[in-house]
Amino acid sequence: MNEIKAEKLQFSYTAEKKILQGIHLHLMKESTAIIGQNGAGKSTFVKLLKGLLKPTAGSILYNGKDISGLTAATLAKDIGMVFQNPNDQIFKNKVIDEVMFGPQNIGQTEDEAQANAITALRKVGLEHQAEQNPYDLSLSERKMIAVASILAMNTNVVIFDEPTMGQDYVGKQILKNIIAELRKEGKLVLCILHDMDFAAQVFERTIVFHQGNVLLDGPTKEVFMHADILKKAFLEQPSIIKIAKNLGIDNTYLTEEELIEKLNRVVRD
Ligand SMILES: Nc1ncnc2c1ncn2[C@@H]1O[C@H](COP(=O)(O)OP(=O)(O)OP(=O)(O)O)[C@@H](O)[C@H]1O
Repeated sequence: MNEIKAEKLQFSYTAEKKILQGIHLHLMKESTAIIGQNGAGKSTFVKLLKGLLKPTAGSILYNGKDISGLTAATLAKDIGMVFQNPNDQIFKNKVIDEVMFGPQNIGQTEDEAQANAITALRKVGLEHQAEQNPYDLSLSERKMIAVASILAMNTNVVIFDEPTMGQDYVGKQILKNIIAELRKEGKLVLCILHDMDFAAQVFERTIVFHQGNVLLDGPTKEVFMHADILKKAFLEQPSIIKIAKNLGIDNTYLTEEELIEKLNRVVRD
């Protein structure tokens, strides 16, 4: 079992404004994207799951156990989170030390941590930078160091906050492969995204946050069909859907391959 349940989850930073209004979500094996405009409450939600914030009301269950009162340190073995800004996460002055820190912190021996760190750095394409200072690398590379640090911990839940921001095509392919592999290993993968194309191409389930509530939740294909509801949340449909619409195709296709196959069928018939 590897599941998280949020029940009537509420959160406020200040007495004046409720940020999460009472979220009900059951997160399971499907790789899941969370989308929503700036300020919708996405990062706040995942920080609650990770134990970085405490709910104002409601609860969070991990595999049936109430974890709402637990700290991030207590949850570190189970729940890994890649921060939106790698500079909030990275503090060592050598890449390999940074990636080994998390694993050692949760009890891996130095040898285990080193082996896991090297494997993780290979996955993100940075194995040759292991001896560098993270701050001599680019921001997109530092984002990948932050990803590697969490992969090396081998947690059952992996949360990414905006991993595609600042990544080029190669970086996005690397992330796509990592997410597919985590999914195959049975990890619970949750990812906050502003990149609708990436969400459409990669995730099985998509959840739309709007003003601290869940506005839409379901299979990605179904969620992205609701152009009007997405508009209400100030979100666009993925470009592949917009292109298909402009071609007069009503069905929802999420990837170039799906659309090209459809167009080939139209040409053939
Ligand atoms: N530490 C804080 N203190 C007070 N208010 C905060 C704090 N962090 C976030 N907020 C407010 O909470 C609301 C939700 O923020 P949150 O970062 O969860 O949204 P988000 O959907 O992740 O947005 P983004 O896509 O911009 O990251 C926003 O109005 C934000 O200004």
